[in-house]
Amino acid sequence: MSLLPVAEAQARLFALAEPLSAETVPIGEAVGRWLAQDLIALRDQPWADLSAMDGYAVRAAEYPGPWRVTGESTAGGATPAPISAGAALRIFTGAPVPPGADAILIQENATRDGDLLMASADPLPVGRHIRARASDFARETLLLDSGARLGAAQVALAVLGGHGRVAVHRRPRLALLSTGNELVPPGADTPPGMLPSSNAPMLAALLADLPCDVMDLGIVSDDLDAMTAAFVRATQADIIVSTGGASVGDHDLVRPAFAAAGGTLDFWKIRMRPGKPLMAGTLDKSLFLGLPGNPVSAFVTGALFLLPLVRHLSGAGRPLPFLTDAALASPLPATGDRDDYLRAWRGIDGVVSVTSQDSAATAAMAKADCLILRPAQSPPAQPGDRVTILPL
Ligand SMILES: Nc1nc2c(c(=O)[nH]1)N[C@H]1C(S)=C(S)[C@@H](COP(=O)(O)OP(=O)(O)OC[C@H]3O[C@@H](n4cnc5c(N)ncnc54)[C@H](O)[C@@H]3O)O[C@H]1N2
Ligand code: MOO
Repeated sequence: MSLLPVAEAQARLFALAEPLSAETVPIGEAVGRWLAQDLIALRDQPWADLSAMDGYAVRAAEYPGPWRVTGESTAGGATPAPISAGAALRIFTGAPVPPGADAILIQENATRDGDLLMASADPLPVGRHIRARASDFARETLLLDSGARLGAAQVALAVLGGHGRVAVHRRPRLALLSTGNELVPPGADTPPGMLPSSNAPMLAALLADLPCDVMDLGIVSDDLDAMTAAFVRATQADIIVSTGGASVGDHDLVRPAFAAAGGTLDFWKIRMRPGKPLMAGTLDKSLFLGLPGNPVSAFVTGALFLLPLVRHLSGAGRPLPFLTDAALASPLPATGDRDDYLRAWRGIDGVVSVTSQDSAATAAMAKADCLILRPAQSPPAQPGDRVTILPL
């Protein structure tokens, strides 16, 4: 099997399954999820011409007064009657502007003596401090596209648009399997030959910002029957993720165990460093991602494949990682026959690759806040050269 380019592998992964079904939930439960339908405004915002300030509603042409104050308009109060020539209305922020008035004189610029009102500063243009009806958005406007993510700003927009419930895609369920005879749970004793299993907690942490439910199915030994049984158990999830056992060694049993459980592999081996042994396929109704065991390889393939897959199943309009560019602060060597995903950090002078790019170098990885993407066969790069980065 030749090595698959990353973009092609991502496209094939997405092609393995449609986004999950939609459900209509209270807006609070939709936070961080992706809309399954376009969201249309059910109301005008603002609902009327409203005052943006505390002061007086007047006719600008009558500046600087005097006016006679004939009543008041408050937010949530009765709709005010039209004002006549020479009249002003006491008004508060968010209150409807009476018909006939076309500007708000803020109270700091007014002097008042009983019902008598005078302007004491600056001219008053028409429309001053008035938020016109529907100037934010009008009823029937498209507020958010299907596939948009509901962050804090989008929640505000949806609620003001009149929506208490919204249609979003179901939260994906994930099952994590950590394969390897050498693994013990986090915090357990590590006699010679054993090491703490960090991949599942690391992946759970990587997924923590996404709306999904993660089940850690624990450590599975390098035994065909045990691993096959673990895959069958994991089919309760929408996405099965294994780490380790993905390469070509005699104890790398993920592929045979996946096949024995009834799985169909779609691809294996990607043209990337780290992460080459990544594989993906389907098992019953579940999608399967087999990540390499090396912690750095699992981290990078998690960022490039697992997170995008969760976003894809969740209905994200743009499931792939956000890429940008930055200047290099230190030189980089030429790349080889795979695309490099270098762990790096952003300093004041530009981006710097961490000291070790080894697939097992977790201390160096923990200093990174971005990945530098360098295509296969790139020449050496110099300080000042611009490179593509993926912020972490
Ligand atoms: N002859 C070849 N050998 C290897 C190749 C190859 O092409 N030909 N590829 C190498 C590459 S690239 C990678 S990446 C690794 C991936 O190997 P596996 O996915 O089979 O992973 P393991 O062998 O099971 O483990 C690798 C390494 O990671 C440690 N590990 C595993 N799981 C965990 C965990 N949950 N937490 C922490 N550390 C973990 C494991 O102990 C090993 O040290 O294969 C190369 N070999
Ligand atoms: O591709 Mo492996 O992931 O280099 O270490």
